[in-house]
Amino acid sequence: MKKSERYLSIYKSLGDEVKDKIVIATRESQLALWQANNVKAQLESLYPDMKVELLGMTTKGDQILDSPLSKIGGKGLFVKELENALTEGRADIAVHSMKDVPMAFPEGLGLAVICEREDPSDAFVSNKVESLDQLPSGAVVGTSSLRRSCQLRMKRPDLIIKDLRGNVNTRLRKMDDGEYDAIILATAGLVRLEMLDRIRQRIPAETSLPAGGQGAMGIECRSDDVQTINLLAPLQHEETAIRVTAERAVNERLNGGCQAPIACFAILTGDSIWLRGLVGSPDGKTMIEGEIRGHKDDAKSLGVQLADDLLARGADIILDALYNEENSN
Ligand SMILES: NCc1[nH]cc(CCC(=O)O)c1CC(=O)O
Repeated sequence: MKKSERYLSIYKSLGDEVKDKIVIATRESQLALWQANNVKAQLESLYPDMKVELLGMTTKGDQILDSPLSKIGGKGLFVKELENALTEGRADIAVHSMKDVPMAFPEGLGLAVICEREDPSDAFVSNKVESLDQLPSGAVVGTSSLRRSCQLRMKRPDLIIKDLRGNVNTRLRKMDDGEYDAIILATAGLVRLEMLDRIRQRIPAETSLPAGGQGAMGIECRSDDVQTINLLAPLQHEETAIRVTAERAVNERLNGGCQAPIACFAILTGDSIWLRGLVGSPDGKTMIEGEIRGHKDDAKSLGVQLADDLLARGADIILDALYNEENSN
């Protein structure tokens, strides 16, 4: 029996008890809506009798556009409203970009599944040149991610990095208006929004190591909602889940919930994980890099070990300085 059929039969065996509707809480950016609609379509094809509805909401992170994210409370700002909708029963599931999901979940909520990953790389986007290497000295590059800017500064100290906020369309418009010579975005977002023509270069991991979870979607629901958890199970992509588990363990150990200059990226070959990570100082002058290999069953502990190795080699000093600065703001 196919995996999807097995779950369908579990679902049907619940008889009259089955729910006939799933409500998805989602942000209303184009990318969030694409992701929610993608999950909606997958659920509808698995369960043709099920109604799947979207509940659109605006989060604090969408409203406050004029300050760097790291100064106003970090990524959690994008998920809190969605989580409240779950807790209060106004919605059954929330679809997230895994890189925006904080490590700890509110009581009563948890991650049900991690879906198949899109290209996890960072994309180089420009109307002027074809690649990062072609940017002239003094060119202005837009990103508000400390992870992207510290790696960029390390390789190209001659570039000027300028903050850039807003959803994908806003960021592209600002570049088109001439405020930036180039910007860095997640490849996955551009692929999903069918803006492949915007991608000049998929930046290799050696040049810009991705953020933990980048390119993967995760689905959150109430931990006691067994029925929804069963319904979601076929959407789990095991390889992606293992990779993202290793990556998130690094972030968790480094306390990387805030917008820290932390990158971590796992590749799975057969049963073996190759996990790379780095912590950079925001000025791009120091970078602590590391890697570890091991068995996929040890995804989480490999992540913790790599994080401990980075901390022991100086990441602790970089992160302490950053966290202290944040607390004093
Ligand atoms: N920080 C916002 C965000 N969260 C997820 C994505 C892209 C999609 C993904 O990583 O799955 C983006 C946009 C970007 O970084 O360019």
